[in-house]
Amino acid sequence: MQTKPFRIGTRGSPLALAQAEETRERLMKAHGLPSDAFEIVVISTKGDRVTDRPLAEIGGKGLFTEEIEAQLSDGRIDIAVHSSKDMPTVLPAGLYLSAFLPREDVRDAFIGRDAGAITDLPQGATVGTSSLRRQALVRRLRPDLNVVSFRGNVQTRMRKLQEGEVDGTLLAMAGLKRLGLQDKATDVMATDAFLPALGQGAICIESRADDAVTDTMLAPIDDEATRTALTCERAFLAALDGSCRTPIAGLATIGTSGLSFSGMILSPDGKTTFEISRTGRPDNAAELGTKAGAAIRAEAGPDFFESWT
Ligand SMILES: NCc1[nH]cc(CCC(=O)O)c1CC(=O)O
Repeated sequence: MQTKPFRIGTRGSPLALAQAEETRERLMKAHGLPSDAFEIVVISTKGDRVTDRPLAEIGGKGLFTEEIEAQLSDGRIDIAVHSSKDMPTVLPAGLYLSAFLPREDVRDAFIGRDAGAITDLPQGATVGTSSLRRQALVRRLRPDLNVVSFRGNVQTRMRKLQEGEVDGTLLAMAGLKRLGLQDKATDVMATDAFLPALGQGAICIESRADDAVTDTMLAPIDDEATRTALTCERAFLAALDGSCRTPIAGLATIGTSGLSFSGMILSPDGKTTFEISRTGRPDNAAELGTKAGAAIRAEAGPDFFESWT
């Protein structure tokens, strides 16, 4: 009989809390445990506190994870629940990604006020998004649009949209679905025209590498297909150094023909793009991602990465 509750660390945003709840529910079901066998511990991060500047400007990856990882390393929490998309490729010593939950919708959603889709926006309309990838992809599709920085939680963005600050914005379908807000999407972007962020839609769980008890706890909720896809995507990102100023997109899927990966890097104005597609065996996921990253890096050449950093 477990006396101390199993502590699940998370950020306090509505999306992060929904992800922590989903993790708790999967663990309850897998182990036949009651809700109070788990405690959700809310931890504030720098990314949560600094809301007035674009993320890439504050310092990119790690913004949403550092404080949580400190508590995990200290043993104040047993696991940390994250959006894979926000996870750096290099983790602090002693921590690792121990489980991946079944992936949600990987696509981006467009939320328009008058026009329902990007293609229907009038000439020069304003699209708000702070993601460098979404900015570049929008400009690639519609060079005439005015793309502006736009942060805040879903509710704040909806208000700004209604008030006319922007004509449209983009959010991950996965986040909208987890918040029960999928009806807000006026268009869902196909992945070939609008390649998602690496890790988009996948919840990952981080824990201590020497914590065998937690490994046993997590084993039944780990999803093999998501783990394989994320292994490939994270290897691709790592091969590109995870430069947070370069718009990067990519998606790995598993089907009857094995593992398929598509990756893309873009100039911020969307005018220059390099794309790569590879297929391989799922048990070679890491190698596939690494090689795709090296190949696209070689094709783009070093000047490509230096030109706007
Ligand atoms: N960077 C914030 C972030 N991290 C994960 C998601 C969405 C959920 C997911 O992709 O798993 C979001 C919001 C968004 O991009 O709309």
